[in-house]
Amino acid sequence: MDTIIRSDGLRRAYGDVPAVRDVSFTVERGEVFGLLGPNGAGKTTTVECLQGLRSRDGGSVEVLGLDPARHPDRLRRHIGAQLQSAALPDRLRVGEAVRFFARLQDRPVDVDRTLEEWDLTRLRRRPYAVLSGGQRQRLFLALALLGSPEVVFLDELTAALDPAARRATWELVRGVRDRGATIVLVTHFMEEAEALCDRVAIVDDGRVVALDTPAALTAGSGGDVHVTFSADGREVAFLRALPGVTSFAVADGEITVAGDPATPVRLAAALAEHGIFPPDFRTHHPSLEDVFLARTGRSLTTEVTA
Ligand SMILES: Nc1ncnc2c1ncn2[C@@H]1O[C@H](COP(=O)(O)OP(=O)(O)OP(=O)(O)O)[C@@H](O)[C@H]1O
Repeated sequence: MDTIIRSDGLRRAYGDVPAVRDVSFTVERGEVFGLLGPNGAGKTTTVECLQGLRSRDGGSVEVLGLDPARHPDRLRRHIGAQLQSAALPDRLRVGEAVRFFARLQDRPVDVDRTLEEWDLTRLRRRPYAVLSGGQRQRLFLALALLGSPEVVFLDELTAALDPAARRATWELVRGVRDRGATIVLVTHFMEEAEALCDRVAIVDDGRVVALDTPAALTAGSGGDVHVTFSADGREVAFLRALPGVTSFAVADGEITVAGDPATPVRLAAALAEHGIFPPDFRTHHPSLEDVFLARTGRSLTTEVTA
């Protein structure tokens, strides 16, 4: 394992607001590592400390072997960060933006090739102000990756996008990972963390409350798998007795059965044996939202108020 980022007991307050109370994790080279949590949990402050954009009050941090607080300029040559949406002037054209940022890199950048790679060639004369949300994110990713950085920080990359543009941006992020970059992704969308991240730190109120692969987090949440389908409750009452089933409920002709991970398969087999084939048989597995709920008693969409 090649640990590329290490945060140990990171602390940072704004006046008497303790934004980051105790954040510890490591990121291995080549990983997509997620910081998932509700608004105000301290995610942005954490990645700003990692990038050397903010000082810290306590704890130790190392990125690519450097302390970001002591060597922010050296570090910046090796990391890429996505711009915030208000960071570019409205009239700046796409081609000009790429040329301008290319000049700031230590190594020469082939601007035409960059535009081509990110499907921006046909947009090169468009002013920033008229780009769609998805086109802006493409430009931001292109700019963040200009110097082929080893580590890329992406903070709420898809927050302003509709679901289709969000999914398209996920593909771009996978492309970035496939080029070998290590990615730290800040998000409050659990689907995004599940879709993209190799490991996720769930952050709440300035602390890491859980850290693992999305699969291990959801498997360990202790949450039941739920199965729903339409049927006559009396005809399928025999399902209550199946091993692993923890609850059975009927409401408006819809059956909901909860149980262990084997429940959907056991249920399907038992129904088929009785000649019952519900066309709307659906399963719902525990998600990172359920993990967050189990750890904090709150939903991911609740804002943390300090
Ligand atoms: N510059 C600042 N001055 C004062 N308080 C701040 C500042 N930046 C952040 N905070 C506060 O610190 C806490 C953590 O904010 P932070 O932006 O790090 O959280 P976050 O998890 O990234 O949330 P969001 O997704 O809303 O940005 C919040 O209570 C926020 O209001």
